[in-house]
Amino acid sequence: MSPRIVAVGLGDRSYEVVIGRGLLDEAGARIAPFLKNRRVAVVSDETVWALHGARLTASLEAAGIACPAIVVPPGEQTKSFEGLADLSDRLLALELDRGDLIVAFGGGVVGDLAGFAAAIYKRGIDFVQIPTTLLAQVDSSVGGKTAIDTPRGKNLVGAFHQPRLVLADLDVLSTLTDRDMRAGYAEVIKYGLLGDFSFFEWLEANAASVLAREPQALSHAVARSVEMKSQIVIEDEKEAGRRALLNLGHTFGHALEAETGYGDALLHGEAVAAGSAIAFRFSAAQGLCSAQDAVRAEAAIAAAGLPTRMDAVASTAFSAQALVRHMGQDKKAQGGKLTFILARALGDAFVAKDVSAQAVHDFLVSEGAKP
Ligand SMILES: NC(=O)c1ccc[n+]([C@@H]2O[C@H](COP(=O)([O-])OP(=O)(O)OC[C@H]3O[C@@H](n4cnc5c(N)ncnc54)[C@H](O)[C@@H]3O)[C@@H](O)[C@H]2O)c1
Ligand SMILES: O=C(O)C(=O)C[C@@H](O)[C@H](O)[C@H](O)COP(=O)(O)O
Ligand SMILES: [Zn+2]
Repeated sequence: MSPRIVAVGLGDRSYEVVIGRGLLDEAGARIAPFLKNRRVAVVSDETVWALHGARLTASLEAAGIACPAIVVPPGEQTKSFEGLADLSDRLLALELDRGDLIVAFGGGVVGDLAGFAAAIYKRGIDFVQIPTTLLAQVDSSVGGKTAIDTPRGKNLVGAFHQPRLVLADLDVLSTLTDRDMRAGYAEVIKYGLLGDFSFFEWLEANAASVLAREPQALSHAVARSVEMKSQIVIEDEKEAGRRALLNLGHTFGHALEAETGYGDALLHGEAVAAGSAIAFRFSAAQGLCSAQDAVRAEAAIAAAGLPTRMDAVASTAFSAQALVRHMGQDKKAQGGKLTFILARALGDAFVAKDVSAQAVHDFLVSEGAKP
């Protein structure tokens, strides 16, 4: 299977997303053209580094590239001010200059954190994404959103900083846990739900093959997701409008993540899964889409073993008031008005501004939250 290449055309910030097998072994040769110095700093997490670090190091060294590694603890808690301070200090200790480049080698946590560090290190140096989770391959490595979480909300401190290259090696997904595969799948199904009904139908029929990492199915799911994201990012890089569609399920999902404390209890993809189902049910409750479409969206998400309701992500009821308060901190909110991504149909989402906080609150109570 030869690699598939998706171009992200953004003028002088354009880059390619290369999707294929065995790409880790080609990383040195593929990254070399982007280097001013023959040196990169690789940022990874302990799990990824133990499993795949040796292969990446061998590939970089074979291309004559020095590659000191900075290995951080795995998990969402690392995407924090503390994690950023620690990483920045370790980058400075390596005395990297603006001719060097950072390689983010891991899932979305490493990509968001290392990407943000690259955006601010000496006011910005280049970085390359080598995403190692399904979620990172289909979503977080593409589009240039980088950030850390704060206790007040998800991704509230960050920057847009596009990578120079993305290398998505499908083979590295063989070591990913089934739970993390499912979490990544939530962002895959999001693309079908937000803008491609035929992709949604394909996923209904092929979810098991994708989750089982069957090469053809996986390759199609990753490539179609990246194509859709790339197209949206090209049209609206800084989320002035249409890019917000990629936030389907996130206004609800991020609030659930904030309330559960960004831990292992609720992964980002799981929150997006529940958030997407809630967004469809809310759309149906508002008379925007049919009840059948909401049921079908929920069934497709549940069929992948993902949560679709709040009571599936925490044993005690969430507070609707606390959730709505988090939504007020969402980056799409302006002038005290909430913005949601709602749906007219499967594959037809839209940006709904000015949604009534009271309507959201009452809907969440109808879904089992405490007032
Ligand atoms: N920037 C964006 O556009 C964007 C998009 C979507 C999500 N995100 C962010 O991404 C983060 C979630 O990313 P994630 O789901 O990749 O989580 P993650 O980075 O925490 O990775 C999940 C787990 O898988 C492990 N892992 C990674 N690759 C592995 C491999 N090949 N084999 C075995 N284990 C492996 C990690 O060590 C970790 O324990 C969230 O912080 C979310 O906000 C950002
Ligand atoms: O790239 C985007 O744009 C997205 O919204 C992708 C999301 O999957 C991702 O989780 C993103 O980080 C959420 O954006 P945020 O601006 O709400 O933090
Ligand atoms: Zn997301």
